[in-house]
Amino acid sequence: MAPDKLNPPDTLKRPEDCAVVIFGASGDLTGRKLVPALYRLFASGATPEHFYICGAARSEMSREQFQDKMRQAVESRGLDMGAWQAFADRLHYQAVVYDQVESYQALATRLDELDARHGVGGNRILELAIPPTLYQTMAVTLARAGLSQEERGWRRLVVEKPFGRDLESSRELNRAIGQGFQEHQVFRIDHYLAKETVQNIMMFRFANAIFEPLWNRNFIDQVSIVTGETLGVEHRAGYYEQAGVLRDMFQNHMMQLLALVAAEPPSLFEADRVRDERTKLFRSLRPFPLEELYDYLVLAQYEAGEIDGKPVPAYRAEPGVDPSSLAPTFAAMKVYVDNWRWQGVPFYLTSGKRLTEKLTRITINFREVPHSLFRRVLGEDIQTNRLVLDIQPKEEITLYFQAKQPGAQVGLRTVRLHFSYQDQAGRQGMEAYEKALVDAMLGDQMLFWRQDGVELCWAFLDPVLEACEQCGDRADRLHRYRAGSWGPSDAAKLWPGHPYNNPLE
Ligand SMILES: NC(=O)C1=CN([C@@H]2O[C@H](COP(=O)(O)OP(=O)(O)OC[C@H]3O[C@@H](n4cnc5c(N)ncnc54)[C@H](OP(=O)(O)O)[C@@H]3O)[C@@H](O)[C@H]2O)C=CC1
Ligand SMILES: O=C1O[C@H](COP(=O)(O)O)[C@@H](O)[C@H](O)[C@H]1O
Repeated sequence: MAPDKLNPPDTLKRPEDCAVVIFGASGDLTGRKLVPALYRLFASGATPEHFYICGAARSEMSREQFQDKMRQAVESRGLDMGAWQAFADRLHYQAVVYDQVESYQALATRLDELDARHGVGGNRILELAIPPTLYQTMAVTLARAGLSQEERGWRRLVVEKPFGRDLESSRELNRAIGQGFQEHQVFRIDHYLAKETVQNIMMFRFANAIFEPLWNRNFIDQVSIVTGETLGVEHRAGYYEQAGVLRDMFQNHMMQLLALVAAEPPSLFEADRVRDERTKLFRSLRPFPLEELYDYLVLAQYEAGEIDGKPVPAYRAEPGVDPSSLAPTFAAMKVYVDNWRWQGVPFYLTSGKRLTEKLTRITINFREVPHSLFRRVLGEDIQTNRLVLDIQPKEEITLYFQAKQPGAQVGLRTVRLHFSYQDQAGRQGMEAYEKALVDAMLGDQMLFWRQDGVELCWAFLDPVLEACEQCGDRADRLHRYRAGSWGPSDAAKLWPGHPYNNPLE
């Protein structure tokens, strides 16, 4: 399919002048994601006209050391360094003690000076790139130091996941944030929502008249959402051991993907209307049938294997992991949405580390034809229609349908209609963190979590987590899979017909 026309032209509103203050600026997220994203935005002219970044962390570092560390981080991403010097002129650093009000007051004074130097009028993004255990302390201390007050410009708090580790702790975190910040100031990042092809799910569903009439239980048999990674736990064992795949991927990204596929159309493409619909969807999730938990849930952990022809260790042998760990690195879950549109349609959500391939794919499996007039002639079942939304790394949409096999003999074959983002002329995609940061600067909360959604998803998952983590036969319930495979074979046996042991089939 070739694009007919770009409609309308690709324009981006430029955000108001502001400072971006990154707490935890000595850490991994800052170097790997945040600063490279800000650099790309800057190089493409998408940052505000007047803007600067102030890194803050406990580590003592000079401004030059910070600039140098960030230059290496950006360079290692293979980005064109042509705009580096101008960007580096906007990079500053201040050491802080996270739980000391005086330290934040000193930071506030420094920010006032930097505002004056860079011609920024007081608007600030405050990004928490620190370990989640520090979020509460940090939010409260920021408020006590007056850094949340919007007297001179807006103040926006950007919070990374995880938003708590269960319903109660997410509420506690929200109460701490609420001491200084109101909901319109809080931007809870879900970087999956900011992926271009994830945003496209709404465009695809609601900007075309031909798909939405089919988008319901009358035509759809089942939906599969798969997020596979080849990466293992990397350097994050401390966090992952506590989280496991359900907290790491399901409570956030998988739930948002489900919501985008299944939510009702909002009346307007506006942050709160869209978030209202996602929230309504979370409210319609059927509570997990705990008495038959393992008919609906498969948990597994990777064993040693091979990725891209190279041997990789078992999860339990990764640095920092307990050798008898029961943390799941793979989960497959059957979920139902109890509403008029989706009654009886299973949604299979699957995510795992160390799988064969990195991919995020949504497959809409349509129902069989009501009556096959070809069955007698062909003596075979007719393949059902499938719509595949490839989110990453391929960014594609493919519709599979049946057509006549060429030749004299009567026969059918599956053919496809295919669209690829790569083929779009003039395509200028934004990476997820670029989009999230620019939206935070623009004050657009559409692609961020609202607290009601966070709580509903925890309310859905908490009983599941509790049942899995408390049960006596927890060790027996944890399946194994070879690193580099598509997951445990037991999962495939449980739901025959569902291709999550090889989502490419
Ligand atoms: N890294 C990633 O890919 C992703 C991270 N996130 C989230 O982003 C946040 C930051 O992640 P990441 O950068 O990996 O975190 P890091 O572990 O790299 O920590 C960031 C900084 O926080 C400070 N810090 C670390 N431990 C402590 C401690 N115990 N007490 C006080 N300060 C500490 C350190 O700075 P200093 O010692 O100088 O103060 C460190 O440089 C986390 O909430 C994470 O869940 C979300 C998605 C992806
Ligand atoms: O949030 C997370 O996402 C990454 C996967 O993100 P992707 O953009 O590379 O698909 C995952 O590796 C990590 O464990 C999780 O915390």
